[in-house]
Amino acid sequence: MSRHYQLKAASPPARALNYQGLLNDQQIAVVEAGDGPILVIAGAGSGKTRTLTWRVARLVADGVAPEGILLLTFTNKAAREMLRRVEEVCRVDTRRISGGTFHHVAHEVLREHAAELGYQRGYSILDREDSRDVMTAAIAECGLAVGARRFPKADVLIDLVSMAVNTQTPLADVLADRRPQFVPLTDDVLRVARRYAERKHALNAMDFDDLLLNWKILLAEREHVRRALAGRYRHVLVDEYQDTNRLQGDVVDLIAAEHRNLCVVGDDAQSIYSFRGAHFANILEFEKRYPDARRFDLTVNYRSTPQILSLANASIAANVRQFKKELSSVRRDGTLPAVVPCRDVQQQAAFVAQRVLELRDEGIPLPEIAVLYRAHHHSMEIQFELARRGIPFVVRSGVRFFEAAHVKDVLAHLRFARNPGDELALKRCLKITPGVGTATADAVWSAFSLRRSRGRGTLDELLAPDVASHVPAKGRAGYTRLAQLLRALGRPPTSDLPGEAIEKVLDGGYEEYLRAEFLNADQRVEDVQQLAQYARGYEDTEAFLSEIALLTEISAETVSEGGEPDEKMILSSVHQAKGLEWRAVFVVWLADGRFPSAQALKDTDGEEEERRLFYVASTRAKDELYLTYPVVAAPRDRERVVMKASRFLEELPAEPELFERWQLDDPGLPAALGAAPPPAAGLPPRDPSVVPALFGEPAPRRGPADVVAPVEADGGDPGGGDDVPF
Ligand SMILES: Nc1ncnc2c1ncn2[C@@H]1O[C@H](COP(=O)(O)OP(=O)(O)OP(=O)(O)O)[C@@H](O)[C@H]1O
Repeated sequence: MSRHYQLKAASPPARALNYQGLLNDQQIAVVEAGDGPILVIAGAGSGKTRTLTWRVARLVADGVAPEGILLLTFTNKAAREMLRRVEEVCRVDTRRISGGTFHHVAHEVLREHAAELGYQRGYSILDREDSRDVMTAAIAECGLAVGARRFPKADVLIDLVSMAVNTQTPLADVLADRRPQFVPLTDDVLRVARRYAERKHALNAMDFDDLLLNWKILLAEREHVRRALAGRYRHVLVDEYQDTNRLQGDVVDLIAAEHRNLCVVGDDAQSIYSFRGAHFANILEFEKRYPDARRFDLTVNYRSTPQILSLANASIAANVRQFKKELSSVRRDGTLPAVVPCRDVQQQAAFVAQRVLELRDEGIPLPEIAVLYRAHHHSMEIQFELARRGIPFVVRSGVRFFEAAHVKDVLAHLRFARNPGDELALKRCLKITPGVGTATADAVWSAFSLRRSRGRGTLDELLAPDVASHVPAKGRAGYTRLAQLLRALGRPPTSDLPGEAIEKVLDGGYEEYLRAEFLNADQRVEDVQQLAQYARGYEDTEAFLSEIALLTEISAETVSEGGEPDEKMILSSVHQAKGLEWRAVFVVWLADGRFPSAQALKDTDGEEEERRLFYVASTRAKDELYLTYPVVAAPRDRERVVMKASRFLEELPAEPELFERWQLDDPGLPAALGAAPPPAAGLPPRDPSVVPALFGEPAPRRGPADVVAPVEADGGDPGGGDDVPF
């Protein structure tokens, strides 16, 4: 006996779509545009995700085979979300559509074709940690493992190699541009890079950059593969096109070359990643590469009030290299953005904190309020102030300022110089000394504390032969330098000038260490300089260290009367805020030289990219926008420097009125709420029993929810750090 069993079709026929009422006319034009190259310039908050999703759905509904569609996005999450919605409206199995990040799709392609490039089946993919191991081994094999002489660390080399691959630039040029201090080591660096590539190949493994590079090589050099792949994808759609780098741009051009049905969506005004390789020309010169391209603009903004948009429109109008467009709002009128000059950074912090509390009382929940800044260290005083007032916050731009490794490293030097019994502080200092490992640090500490127990507890003892002899030859020079530095920090007048002490740490080898170790060394150095500046407000090192220890304690408490325990406002760099929105936004430190940053202005096109950054910051606000800057700063030697307002504020036209200037009336801030406290002169001597509590105990750990995606300011995933390419 036999039975017939009917299998359902994997993809029932797509049904007619109805998007009237869900899309505006501009969006519909994109969705319905026919074949050929298309450039969609999508303004901030104009619904580009929605538009792209419906275009994919429309293609499927019109009978394009799902296998013939390639959707490239900046995170896999974004692709999944879009395809889920396509599936909802089309009832088609969207697993048949190729969608995801460039890396994800490259892997799919290479699984089939890697043999063409000499890989065996089942090649491995190296994650960052694996890559670090391979690079470390390559450095060692070339005889360049870190010793007395600083050679760039594996992480730094990986980033440099990655930059070279993604921007298709010779590594020697990248080195000269990004790490000029290593130019004398160029030959060695190139040798290590070649060894790294050989090792990966020997392991039958690829790192993320190899995936992209090999995808391009297949397309560019293997004609039969190119024909097969380019022939397969009848439609290629790319989201966030303004952030693509040169390599990604090349891959897109090659893969779309056969059918030329390429739809790229992006916002040139939000291109802010040139520092990590984004190639602005990809979007700006699209019409040159595709002269038959049709351009569509999405200019209806669903996010911000007309007042916020007017300011953003007026600002970005000053850029020359752009697609000119004027966004319009569908929202009702709101209040004018506020421009708030503050006396100094402390008053700026006090203003932000006070206004945040008022906004919360007016009904805006804390998670709907964000403070945005150009550089992570611009948040330092604000973190202090929020913690003092018990306003819970989460830092998206990295770890809380005083919990950052480099800030803790520097403070460890000051701690140990004051308290030579602080084992943790000394070991932290030793750990960053070249040629000194954990075992040496343990031995040095044991010998040093033995001498202390015999009554010889001064910092000079670090150089005593029975202490120093535990350091192997390769670490000797670094160790001696550290011991001398600590000794200098422990002596007057430096011992009671925390600002100067911090500068001494930086000059005494720490800056060198940061530059060898981290690609974002510039930011870390700036953080430490900012810390030195802040510390100058205290004439007593003990008061400074105690304040910081106390702050960590305060920020660990859940305060916020009346709020939900997990209600936290947001602190973020502008880069990390991309794609996000809040009801109220404060953009702080809008002083010329800070935002725009003086460093960025050195580059051609630097000013325009900084203006785009200001545009991204302003367009994150839905209802209220506050633009603040300190009038006076004290960068070095306690000299007070008058800051100019950012050129992005100064250049705004006076008519029509784009903002309201707020003048702060300050009855004089109590020390606990405002400026760094005055020197502790006249106070009774501190109780020494407090010292072990501050120095010896590890700082209270913050809950995992406190830090969202701790991403380095010059790295990370533009679409959200939690997404992975696979
Ligand atoms: N036609 C529409 N009608 C109503 N709301 C819309 C429409 N199009 C988009 N929106 C809404 O506008 C908001 C902004 O859309 P979306 O987040 O896609 O903007 P975006 O272009 O990605 O912004 P940005 O580039 O600034 O991050 C979303 O809440 C979206 O639902």
